[in-house]
Amino acid sequence: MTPKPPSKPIKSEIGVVEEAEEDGVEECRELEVLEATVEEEVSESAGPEVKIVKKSRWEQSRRSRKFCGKWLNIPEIREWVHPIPTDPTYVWCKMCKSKIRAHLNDLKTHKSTKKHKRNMATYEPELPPAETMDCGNGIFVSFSTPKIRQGEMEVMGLTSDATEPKEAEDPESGVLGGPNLSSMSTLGGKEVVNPASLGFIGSGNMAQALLGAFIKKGLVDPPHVTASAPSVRNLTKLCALGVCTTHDNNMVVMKSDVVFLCVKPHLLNNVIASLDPLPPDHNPLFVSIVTGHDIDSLEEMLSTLVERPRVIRTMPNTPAMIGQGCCLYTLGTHATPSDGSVMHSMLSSVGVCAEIPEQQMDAACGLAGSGPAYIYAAIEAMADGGVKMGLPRHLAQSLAAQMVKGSASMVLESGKHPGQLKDEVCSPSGTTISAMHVLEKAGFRNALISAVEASALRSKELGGNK
Ligand SMILES: NC(=O)C1=CN([C@@H]2O[C@H](COP(=O)(O)OP(=O)(O)OC[C@H]3O[C@@H](n4cnc5c(N)ncnc54)[C@H](O)[C@@H]3O)[C@@H](O)[C@H]2O)C=CC1
Ligand SMILES: O=C(O)[C@@H]1CCC=N1
Repeated sequence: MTPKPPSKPIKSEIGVVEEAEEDGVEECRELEVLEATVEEEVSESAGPEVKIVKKSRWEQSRRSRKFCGKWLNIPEIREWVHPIPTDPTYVWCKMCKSKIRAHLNDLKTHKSTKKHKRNMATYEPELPPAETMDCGNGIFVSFSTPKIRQGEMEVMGLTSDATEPKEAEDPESGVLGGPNLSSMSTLGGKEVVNPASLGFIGSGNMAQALLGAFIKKGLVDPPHVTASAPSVRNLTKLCALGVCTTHDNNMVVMKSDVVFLCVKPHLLNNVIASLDPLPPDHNPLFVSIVTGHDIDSLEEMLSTLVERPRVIRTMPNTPAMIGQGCCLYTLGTHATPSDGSVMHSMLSSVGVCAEIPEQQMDAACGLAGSGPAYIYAAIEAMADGGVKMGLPRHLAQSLAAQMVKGSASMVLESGKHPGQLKDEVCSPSGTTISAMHVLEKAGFRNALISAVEASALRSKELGGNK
């Protein structure tokens, strides 16, 4: 149905519906369709009674609105909005430290308030002070000195979203004030509100990549994250980000609304078996990044802790750390649609993400999960080729990496088939076709197909689903 601008008296009751200027923003389209429907029905009916019915339908619809992950694709919104995993009917404004109803119109109204504009203009990420403190019970709360922390964060490519004290309610924007969103904590000597608490069991490469990206994107404040590992090797890196670290996996589960399982596949059974059953009022969402283990086995293992465990199985990759990841996920039997939308918005904040059927998870591992390693090896080898033919090492490596990045962008942005793009590089009797012949003779394409296949088969094997 073609959207129409509101023109009847009902307009003032339902507010202004904005154009669907951003592609793929379902919320906008839903608003427009609903708007058009309301208008049509009102024009067919005359009396005030009908109007009240329409208004009540509208109100119901408004009440049922939830945060939509696609909003994070809207440049003017994603800079300051982050989702509240525990309550998708609201979002959090990082700039104003305020909770806002998860309605696209409210977000747009909020964005144009003076207060928000002022906060946007003056917003500066800030680092927490102090030093690492052993709190006993195996818990370390990390407050590195700003200097060390800054250095560590640069190494990890991160910045902090540490925040200022909350301001009072903003009457202009319909923003709800008050610290009742979730929990309060102190960061840099100031009170901050966090929307959710995250836990990581296992603190290695992939946990650091995901957590680093979540912090960088402002999806979570470091003091509301608890991460565990048996040794301090990785924990010290997370400590430097302001995350609480511990050797006690039960502590992670008890402190978190969302628990990421990030251990190697062969350790998962024992790790879950050693967790304590949860109290009746605690039912966190478990997100497994562990290769191979399927939803059935995850649910079976976790049902020793909680009845009907809420589980999501994911396959991320390490470029997530710089917001360039590919993350696939599949929902477990007891995961709710709201768990799915929270997961989608979290993962889409670290790159592209998609929900896939579970049967495709091993293939996703073979291609997207393991794939970065194939490409790093290719970059290294091509740089070696450049060095062999006379280029300095640093230049050869930069050229190889940029060439891969540029070629990938051509595939994604030109809409052309990669075979056509390849043909456009190969001049008759030229240099490239000579090189392509060498690659064909060496079985280049066959090797890549077999690599994806081998990884996918190994993923099946690791999960015991031969
Ligand atoms: N590295 C990658 O690119 C990807 C990894 N994955 C999966 O993510 C999981 C983790 O992989 P990585 O981070 O690469 O491994 P990693 O070896 O870097 O990290 C594993 C972490 O688990 C910790 N750990 C070991 N035993 C533990 C225990 N009993 N309790 C708590 N923590 C324990 C280790 O100390 C370490 O911090 C694996 O299942 C892997 O298959 C999935 C996609 C991509
Ligand atoms: O090598 C592995 O087992 C993991 C899974 C995907 C990437 N790394």
